[in-house]
Amino acid sequence: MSVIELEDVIKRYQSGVETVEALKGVDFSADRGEMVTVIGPSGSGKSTMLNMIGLLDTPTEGHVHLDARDVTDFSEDELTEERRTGIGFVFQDFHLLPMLTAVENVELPSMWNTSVDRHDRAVELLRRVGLGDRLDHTPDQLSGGQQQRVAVARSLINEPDILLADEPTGNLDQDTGQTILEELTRLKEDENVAIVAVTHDDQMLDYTDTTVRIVDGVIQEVDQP
Ligand SMILES: Nc1ncnc2c1ncn2[C@@H]1O[C@H](COP(=O)(O)OP(=O)(O)OP(=O)(O)O)[C@@H](O)[C@H]1O
Repeated sequence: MSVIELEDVIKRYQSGVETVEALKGVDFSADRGEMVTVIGPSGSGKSTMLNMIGLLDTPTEGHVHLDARDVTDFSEDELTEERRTGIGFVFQDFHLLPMLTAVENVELPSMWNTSVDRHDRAVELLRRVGLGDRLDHTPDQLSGGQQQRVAVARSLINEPDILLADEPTGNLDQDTGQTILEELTRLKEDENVAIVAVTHDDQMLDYTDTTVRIVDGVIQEVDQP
């Protein structure tokens, strides 16, 4: 069953007197254990789509379903709660806090959650991405690839249903990017999480289960090799 679903989503932005229709009736879904990669030219609506899936913005028309619940009309507080518990984020430029160690960065999104033993899980996640010997390093003591692995571990600390990755290999060389993609592929199965990624990196398509091509706000092709 799909963990996230966009149903006929239209998104319009008003900029001055002009209206931009960034999404023109998009249907999309992703399952647990599936990696879906969204590709398309600049300005085609990829970020807008990712914002809908990440509950960071709401559609002008259409519906968003999370775990079979229609969350379209949720309040801002309810959406924040869904984001915190259900969605992990990985960004191109890592977004780690420079004064915190690797393990503290991973623990950070779970500070509010008293039901998990967050320190143990943070250590375990860092071990699983190969950083068991870098727990107390700060970001400036880590390579770019290691920092992205910390960010991947952090995205999984709250056991999300969905991991959203915005250009996760964008700031990494090809070999390091490949290592990150291998980690994501492994974790997607171990954690039974849906990964939705936006990328310009063709290498990513070798790891993806489903490729969605969007052009001018319309999904043109869904490829499931
Ligand atoms: N806040 C906004 N206000 C007005 N127009 C916007 C806004 N955000 C995006 N747009 C417009 O919506 C369209 C889709 O933008 P979006 O950022 O989703 O594209 P993208 O595919 O992610 O592009 P890129 O690959 O360059 O990041 C573009 O025409 C963009 O100019």
